Parts: sequence; structure tokens; C-alpha cells
Amino acid sequence: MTALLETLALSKTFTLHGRGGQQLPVFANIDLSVQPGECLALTGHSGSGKSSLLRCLYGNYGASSGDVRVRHEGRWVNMTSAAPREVFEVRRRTLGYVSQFLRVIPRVSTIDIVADPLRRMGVAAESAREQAAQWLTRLNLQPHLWSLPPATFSGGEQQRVNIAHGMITAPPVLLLDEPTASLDADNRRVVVELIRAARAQGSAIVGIFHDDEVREAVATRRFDVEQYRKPI
Ligand SMILES: Nc1ncnc2c1ncn2[C@@H]1O[C@H](COP(=O)(O)OP(=O)(O)OP(=O)(O)O)[C@@H](O)[C@H]1O
Repeated sequence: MTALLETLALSKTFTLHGRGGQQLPVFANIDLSVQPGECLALTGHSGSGKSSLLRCLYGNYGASSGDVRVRHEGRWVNMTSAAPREVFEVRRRTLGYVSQFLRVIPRVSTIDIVADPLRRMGVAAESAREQAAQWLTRLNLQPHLWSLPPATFSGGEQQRVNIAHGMITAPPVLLLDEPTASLDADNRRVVVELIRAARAQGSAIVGIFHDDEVREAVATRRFDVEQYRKPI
């Protein structure tokens, strides 16, 4: 089976410009490959580089060296060298990312935030809103909140909006940064089911799951980022 995501000798060192260009090495020479239906759980102590790796996979952080390859519409796109327009297209159709915190857009209602990724893929407004309503219902977000912008929502409510927004298009490659961190037990179970369903549909998933039970329930494999720590 062809992988949907892979890295080749991926390395990341931060350069701290405010500190005279001081170098902060994080990881080096990471080779990983994720197949459809797999969920790779990134592990390692706090500060080992899990979030940095996830951001490199999404193209939010540039790599210091090496490649991040995403299988996009039948061909490989190297996220480390692709033009911004191509990165945008890969994110629109292939690569989803659920960050820990919602990036709130002022004055836009929750239901429109969740429907937006479908609209960007060309789905008609009404159908996109219907699907958004289904996701919000599944994630137990009270309907009286749907017309409000989520800026004042609780952490757990915002996280559920974020999950709906990130997963509604069923992206073939999905990156999850602690998707259950702010959730109660019932909502954690819902999110576990959604992740397992995405796997069953053939998504390739990479995630950070601090909750052991959640990790056990969703991951097919672990990847210890700490093994790739670069000595300072
Ligand atoms: N934008 C940045 N600029 C400079 N250093 C950074 C930046 N982002 C992360 N780091 C540093 O890189 C290292 C790895 O951080 P990262 O957040 O990736 O770790 P983590 O394994 O996800 O930690 P945690 O489990 O605590 O979230 C840390 O030493 C952190 O201070």
C-alpha cells in the first residue's frame, strides 16, 4: 500500500534571533511513513519536539533539512519546498490539522466556521451547513451556541468546534494536536469514535495524545520523537 505521508531525514533546529542567533536543536533525521488507516501516536517527554514535528508536517514550521511528503491527488508534494499556493491546495483538499486551540475569527458564527472547509471545497452553502450541524450535534455542542462566534466559549466547547472544523472534510491525512485535552469523559469517547471512524475510512493520522486511554484506543503505532533528539 502507498503511504499518504512520509518524512525523509527531517531535522529541526530553531534559531533564536532575539538571542544573537542562538541555535536550539530539537530533532534530527526523522524518517517516518504513515499508511491509510494508520494512526501514529507521537510520544516523548515534554519539550521533546512532538508539537514541533506536527507543525513541520503541516508546513507551519519550516524544516531545517529533509523532506515532508504528502500524497496529494495521486502525486507527492514536498511541503518543505512547495510554493505557498500548492501548500494551500494540499491543506484545502488533503491535509487536515486540529490544533489544541481554536483560531477564532471575529464575528463569524460557529456553524459557519465549521462549514467553511466544505465551502472551500465547493460544497453548496446549505449542504455544508447541514453537515456542520450534524458534526456539532455529534460533538454535543448545544444548538443555541451555533449562531454565536466561539470567542467566549469554554475551552472544551472551543476544542469541539475545532475538531468539527478539522475533520468535517474527512481529510486523507489528519494531524491531531491533543484533540481531547479539554474534554470531559463523554466527549472524549465521542472524539475517540470519530478518530477510529476516520481511520476505518482510510485516513492516515498522526497525533499527540497525552491521555493514555485515548492513545491506546486510537493509535496503531507509536513514534518516540525523543529517540531523534539532536545533542546541543
Ligand atoms: N517557535 C519556537 N521557537 C523557539 N523554540 C521553540 C519554538 N517552538 C518550540 N520550541 C522549543 O522546541 C522544543 C520542543 O518543543 P515542542 O513544543 O515541540 O515539545 P513537545 O514535545 O510538544 O512538548 P509538550 O509535550 O510540553 O507540549 C522546546 O525546547 C521548545 O522550547
